[in-house]
Amino acid sequence: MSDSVNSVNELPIIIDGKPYPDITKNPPQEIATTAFTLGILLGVFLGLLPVLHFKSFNLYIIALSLFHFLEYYITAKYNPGKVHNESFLLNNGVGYLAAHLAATIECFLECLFFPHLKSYTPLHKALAVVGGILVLIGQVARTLAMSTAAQSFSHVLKTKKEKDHVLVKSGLYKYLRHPSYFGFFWWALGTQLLLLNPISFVVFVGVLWRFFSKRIAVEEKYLINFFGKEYIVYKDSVSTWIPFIN
Ligand SMILES: C[S@@+](CC[C@H](N)C(=O)[O-])C[C@H]1O[C@@H](n2cnc3c(N)ncnc32)[C@H](O)[C@@H]1O
Repeated sequence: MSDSVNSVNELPIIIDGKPYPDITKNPPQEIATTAFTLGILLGVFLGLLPVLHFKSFNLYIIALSLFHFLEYYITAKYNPGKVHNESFLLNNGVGYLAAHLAATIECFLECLFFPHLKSYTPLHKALAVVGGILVLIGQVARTLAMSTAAQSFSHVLKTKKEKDHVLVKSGLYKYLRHPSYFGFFWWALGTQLLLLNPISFVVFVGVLWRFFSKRIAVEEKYLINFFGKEYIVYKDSVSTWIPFIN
């Protein structure tokens, strides 16, 4: 996962007082190709749902395609001044890519050599359903957070306060201190429950928890810097709902 920080202010393009996407950072042919590829992937795995036995894998690819499409779409809609071709978050660091690759390999190896791990017994069915629900909850939380925070949201952590950066305490931020991280955390764990991947599930718990506990600590240092007492009061009154991150 990307934990890059950005101290350079990105100046949005303003026309008639409204921010617009910078076309040099959003080459239309690249955006169209990426969106088309994600759509094809989603469509193929949706179409194969009735055919394949282990439907969890189809649902996983559908969730993954939708997640990356929405990262760009929501940024473009609610935060147009900051949208760029990396907003799909497909280049989300080597760790992110490796984690999903390892999860896919685990899923295939278990399907081939340990098919009992992938058979839909009542217990496995219940785990897969819980996983699917977590994926849904996580995606909704992430999407709502990005749309509520709008121009205050950025995929890269800001180390310098921008003019239009306001402290967001409304919407989901009223109940969750870091709703997009909450969403990402539970979405990612949900994918591994859905896939009935015991090894990747445990690895994801450790890696995600470590990542977000570090990320939140650093992010909050800057937020206290930007918003002072107002952020301290907010931090003390709203939880993250990510276990053991307070
Ligand atoms: C990837 S966004 C994540 C936002 C938030 N941590 C969340 O999970 O919804 C990271 C940027 O959001 C900003 N940020 C985080 N919480 C914020 C808040 N409550 N209000 C305004 N900006 C916030 C940080 O300064 C950082 O540059």
